[in-house]
Amino acid sequence: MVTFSKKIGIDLGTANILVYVKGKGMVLQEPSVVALEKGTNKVMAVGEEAWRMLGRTPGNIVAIRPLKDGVIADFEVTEIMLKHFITKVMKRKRLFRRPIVMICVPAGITGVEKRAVLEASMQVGARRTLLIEEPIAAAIGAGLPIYEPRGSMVIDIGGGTTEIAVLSLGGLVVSESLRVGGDRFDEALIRYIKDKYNLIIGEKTAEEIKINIGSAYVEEDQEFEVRGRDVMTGLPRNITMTSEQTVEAFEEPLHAILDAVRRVLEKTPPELSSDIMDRGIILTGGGALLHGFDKLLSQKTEVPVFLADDPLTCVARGTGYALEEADRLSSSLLVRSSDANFKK
Ligand SMILES: Nc1ncnc2c1ncn2[C@@H]1O[C@H](COP(=O)(O)OP(=O)(O)OP(=O)(O)O)[C@@H](O)[C@H]1O
Repeated sequence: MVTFSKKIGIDLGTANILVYVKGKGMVLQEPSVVALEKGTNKVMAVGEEAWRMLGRTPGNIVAIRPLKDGVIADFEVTEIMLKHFITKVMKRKRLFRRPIVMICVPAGITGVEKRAVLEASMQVGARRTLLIEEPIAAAIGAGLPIYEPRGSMVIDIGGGTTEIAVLSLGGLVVSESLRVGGDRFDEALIRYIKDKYNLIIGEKTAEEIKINIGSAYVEEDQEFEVRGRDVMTGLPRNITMTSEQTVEAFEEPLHAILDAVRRVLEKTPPELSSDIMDRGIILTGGGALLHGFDKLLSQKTEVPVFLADDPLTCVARGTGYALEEADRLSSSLLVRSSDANFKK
């Protein structure tokens, strides 16, 4: 059936890109990676296929993650990636008109960074582009009643950023956006293993360790076999890592997040604090899946903490919902757009 639906919501993440089409739901979820041929910049692969090449490319191919710390680090490659995915979705869903696009961005991004996102979207053919702040999308996606006169608190831990926010009456009351996310945890593991074992591992191995045994708080110590390259001999070597060791390795990024959560709680008006004490803090984003993070946070803040359903898709689902409801949403929710009128 041919359809003319033309509103697309994008969670343009450091680690993953998720696309939502109005009326159809989530239609795409792929890693934010592009593989290019060196010299010619010919696109060899995008998304899942390019991700498989990370750290394994021959000399003539380079696999790039164009977003860093939640924002566009390589404008041209981001444009290539957006164009690839938007075209794929439009073709697959048989959408023929230039889409209206809503993109989710970190709450703390600068005007220059916002313009880069808006420009990339317009360059790839969007008719209009709207931006929504990540913690708002995360809270909507997690089903929090953000329009009510009650405090809701959400922490979204992505690949590049952590967004911490208290919302009430449809707006952000207090928020902090940290350039610390899952990538920092991977880097911390790489450093730890190099310092402790003289062993070099790649970012994919680090992520594998993190997902398997990485912990913020250990209830049951687990082991994981890690293969890397010996710094001295240059030869492959295996070591066994434990969950306890990952807690040690993660000390710095964990502290950065906990300190920011404390700052947000300290700045929260007392009425809203008491709502948060009653209803708890909701965790979203892939980084929130780190074993024991909810326990550690609850222990350190003395506030109940809950993991949202399907935390990896919360922001995209929230963006999708905001897209469906954009005509009715208060303009305060939508940061800035390339065109003030969001009409059909
Ligand atoms: N089970 C898991 N345990 C720990 N971390 C995980 C797990 N699964 C995914 N992650 C991490 O979650 C991060 C990706 O999360 P998500 O897709 O929410 O981020 P993003 O939207 O791409 O990033 P950002 O919002 O910062 O731009 C990656 O760092 C990934 O390693």
